Amino acid sequence: MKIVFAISEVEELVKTGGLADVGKALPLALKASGHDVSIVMPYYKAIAEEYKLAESLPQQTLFAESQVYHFKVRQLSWNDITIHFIDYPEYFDRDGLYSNAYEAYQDNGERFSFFCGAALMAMQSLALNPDVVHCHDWHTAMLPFMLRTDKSGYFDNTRTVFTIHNAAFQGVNKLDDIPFLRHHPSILSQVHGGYINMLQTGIEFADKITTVSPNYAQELLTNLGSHGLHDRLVGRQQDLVGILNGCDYGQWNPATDTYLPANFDAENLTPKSRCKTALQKVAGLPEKDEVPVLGMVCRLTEQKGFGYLLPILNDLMDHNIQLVIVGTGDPSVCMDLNEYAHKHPDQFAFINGFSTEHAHLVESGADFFLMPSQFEPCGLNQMYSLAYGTIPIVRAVGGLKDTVYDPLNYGENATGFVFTEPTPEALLSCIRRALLFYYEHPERFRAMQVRGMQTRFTWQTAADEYSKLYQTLIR
Ligand SMILES: Nc1ncnc2c1ncn2[C@@H]1O[C@H](COP(=O)(O)OP(=O)(O)O[C@H]2O[C@H](CO)[C@@H](O)[C@H](O)[C@H]2O)[C@@H](O)[C@H]1O
Repeated sequence: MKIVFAISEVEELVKTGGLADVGKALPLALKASGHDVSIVMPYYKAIAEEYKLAESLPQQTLFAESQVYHFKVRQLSWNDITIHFIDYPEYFDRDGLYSNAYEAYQDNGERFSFFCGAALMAMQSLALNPDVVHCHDWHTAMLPFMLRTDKSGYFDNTRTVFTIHNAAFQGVNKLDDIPFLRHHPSILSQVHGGYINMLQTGIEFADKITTVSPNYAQELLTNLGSHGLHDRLVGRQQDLVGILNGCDYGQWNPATDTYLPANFDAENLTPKSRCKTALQKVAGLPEKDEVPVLGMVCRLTEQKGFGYLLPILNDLMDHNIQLVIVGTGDPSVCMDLNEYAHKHPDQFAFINGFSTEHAHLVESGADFFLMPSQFEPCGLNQMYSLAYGTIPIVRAVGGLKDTVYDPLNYGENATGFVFTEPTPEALLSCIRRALLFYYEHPERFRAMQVRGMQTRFTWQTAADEYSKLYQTLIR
């Protein structure tokens, strides 16, 4: 099948979070399954600076109201996949993808509506003739609507799949702020009180809706877990499916990882302690092998559980542990973490930055990985942790529940520690349970590490499920 991905992030090119991991791994896995896969994405500044790409089409022009948008399409051959870039500097030649250092760009609704329209025009001009256009998150959520209402006939045999990676980001914008959409003959049906909710529009118009774990798909059908989209999603329940993300074991393999000072595998975990020393050194913590290290790598947002992690940091420091957090995001969380780091310099380090190298060091060097998320559509770092023999401590939500197994329910098949209530007390008691296990049952702890390292959540399995889903649409 001819599959075109419309997506905003692809690892190796641009990344702000887990969307990029999927933007790389899933197209490659689908390609490996024999599909003809290409990608359409914005030509962001970081990409333009890295690659000087030739234009693959004459200048393209879109009209909306009295506005004329002249844009270019550029092409990169990447890992045997062609990426088509929409080059419109006024919208994409900016330092951030969605925001400057402090706040979201005011014209994000316009930027990504234009992107969807331009992506469709490029597909047509390039004669890509897709069987399926696979869209991801709110940035590309207007595309199924534009495709369905397109009058050219070009897309009559094209179907759309819309994957929700994070339903908390919905792209809610005033129609008045989106000149690109104001003219659209069918747009009024999507306007409520003057606003458009792009994620809702994607849910309404895509032929199939997927999300990134079976459990999050269930949560999306509940009032509590749907981020207010409950009614819409229940209405499309028949077309909603949860497909678990995978782990890219080529990139996240402790036996070959070039970021590590020493490589290790499930047969020989001894070199992991050199990774621990390297992590402690980089974090500026005392290099003590006997002290358990907890690590965390994430966007600093409410989603990741800081609401109940911050209140227990002082209590945690009463234990003989070290904690390393790597992240960027909410300035107030940054301030709090900096404060704790100054207060507990021998136990707590906060590395405020986006660094793949540090992420790999934490995954390899820590004994435990913390992911106490408030909600978590799938989560990738818990899978990376499992692959590195770093025991995940997670909350039983979304994909975390699908991928980490606690001794209380799984006995000797357990791979991590899981708590349920979104409270400081529940998190603290789960961490204490994990620490007790580490100190009192070193052999069982080692067996748990090995079990995690042998667990497999592959992208090929995910790609097979997506293939089956695409098939149902083509038939
Ligand atoms: N400071 C930093 N330095 C280096 N690397 C950093 C970093 N902060 C984050 N990362 C990296 O970004 C990725 C984060 O992925 P996650 O899936 O955990 O979360 P995210 O919430 O961004 O993704 C959303 O989309 C994904 C993909 O579907 C879902 O798994 C998830 O639940 C959903 O919230 C990981 O590769 C991580 O290592």
